[in-house]
Amino acid sequence: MTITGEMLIGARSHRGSDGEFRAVDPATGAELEPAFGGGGSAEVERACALAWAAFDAFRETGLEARAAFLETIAANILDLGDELIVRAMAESGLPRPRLEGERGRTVGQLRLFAQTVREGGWLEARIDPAQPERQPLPRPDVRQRHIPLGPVAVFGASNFPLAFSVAGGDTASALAAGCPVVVKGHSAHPGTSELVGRAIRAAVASCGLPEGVFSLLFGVGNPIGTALVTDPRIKAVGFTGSRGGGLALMEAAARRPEPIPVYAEMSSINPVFLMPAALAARAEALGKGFVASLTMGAGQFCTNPGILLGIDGPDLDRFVAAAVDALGGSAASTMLTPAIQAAYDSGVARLSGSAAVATLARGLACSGPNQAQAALFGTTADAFLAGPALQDEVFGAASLLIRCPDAAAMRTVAERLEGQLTATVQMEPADGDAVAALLPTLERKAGRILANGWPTGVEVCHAMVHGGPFPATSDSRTTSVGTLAIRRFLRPVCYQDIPAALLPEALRDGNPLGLWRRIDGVPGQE
Ligand SMILES: NC(=O)C1=CN([C@@H]2O[C@H](COP(=O)(O)OP(=O)(O)OC[C@H]3O[C@@H](n4cnc5c(N)ncnc54)[C@H](O)[C@@H]3O)[C@@H](O)[C@H]2O)C=CC1
Ligand SMILES: O=C(O)CCC(=O)C(=O)O
Repeated sequence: MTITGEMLIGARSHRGSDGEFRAVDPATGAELEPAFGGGGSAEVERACALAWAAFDAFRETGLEARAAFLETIAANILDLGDELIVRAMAESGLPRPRLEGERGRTVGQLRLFAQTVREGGWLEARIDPAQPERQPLPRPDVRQRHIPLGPVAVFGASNFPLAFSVAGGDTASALAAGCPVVVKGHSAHPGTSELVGRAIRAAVASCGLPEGVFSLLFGVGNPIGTALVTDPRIKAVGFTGSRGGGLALMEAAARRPEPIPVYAEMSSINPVFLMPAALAARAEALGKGFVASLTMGAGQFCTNPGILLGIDGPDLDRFVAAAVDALGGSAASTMLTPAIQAAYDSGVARLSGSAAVATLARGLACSGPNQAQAALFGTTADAFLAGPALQDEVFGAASLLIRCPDAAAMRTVAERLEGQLTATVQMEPADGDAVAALLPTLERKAGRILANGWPTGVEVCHAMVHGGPFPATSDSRTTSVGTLAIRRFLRPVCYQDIPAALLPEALRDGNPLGLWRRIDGVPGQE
């Protein structure tokens, strides 16, 4: 398929005229063809008008039709074949196996949402039948289902050109909910975005859906994103990126005459607690495992283990020796964009320039453009508690080890941490009591708590939470990965004494959709 550099606005391909940009191959620094035309307010206006026009029809598509639409997108993405992988490699510097895995995750995610849509539990149908004889007052007939919020603006993430981008989790969950989607593609991978956008657009057409169900916009700079978030027809936002970007979009959304929810996944340093018995039993293996997780994908994961906590002593020294050894031999790797590489270097310089921080190890030297050397730093619990800036995210393969004098200090540091996507404990059975004492803090701080694993690599499933308190996300009540993500784009509507013929199918007597529903609070398939 030819990459044209055009935006996809409903069924039309359109070349933007608000500036021009090209993708850059970070591995060589070379610009890639073709040039992309940036859009502006006229394109936002057109995409949002189409999305709004599509909304009422799309939100009432049958469950089977909507599920088939998601499955068609998945099939169309696979049909793009190797061209998609080759372009994504060139635009991101990420290796083939990683991108092939990411494509599998993207397609699997769409199929999982298709199953979820078919099953219909997300409608959360409830019926409290009328009780005309009730004393002292009769009870009306009260029924509830969930409906989609409206068109959703999705910002593609730079670090997952497939799974968190044009057809990623935000798009899949919004479409599953019945929301048209307008994507603002990330300018780091516009060709990948266009290919995937065309796969979605073809699915819209072949499934007979209104053209406004999907549009893809590009832009130079921030104005297009702000215009999208402030368009009155957009009713929610999905975002993965920087803390500054997420905060700016939250502010823009809150300033609207009608404020809307922004689901932003922003910044997390994912603490790992090295418990004493675990260190005693397997310090060397933990050191190696940690470095593998830290350096995967040049550390460009929001789940990257950016902070380690351990109790000072010889077992922690063994861990450090193994980690220093593994990290010292790790090759420098290409980062996604020159700007992300520069941000990493300045984060590393900030830590290495801090009097309270020691540089424990650096990876092998860089040998090409936009590469980064992994880094491990060390500090003490007291210094960490005294310097709040030490917990600012350094996006990339850098981590800070905090030496704590005892378990109480470890808990104090944990209490001081900001909100996180994940918290990991490395433990043996003998650490049980200490971990039990830590758990209430971890539950308050993080969206996902893991034992004896590493936080990178999120499972896409029903029970997953990829979320957490601020600044990990802007709304800790939900998740951006897994089927619960659909809830972000739904709201309940109650139908009181509405005539049977006017009720939505989900709430009709006889349960024509065969849903699990709560009748008078009791779940069943009546
Ligand atoms: N925690 C995480 O998951 C991630 C964090 N990052 C962080 O973000 C930094 C920059 O990377 P990017 O991926 O480019 O993220 P970014 O936040 O700069 O950009 C993401 C998207 O939001 C838009 N955007 C950003 N600020 C905006 C504003 N003020 N108004 C309107 N639109 C805005 C951009 O145009 C882009 O489409 C990285 O160095 C890293 O620190 C990046 C990717 C993932
Ligand atoms: O670790 C993962 O699989 C997901 C990471 C993620 O959500 C991100 O880096 O934005």
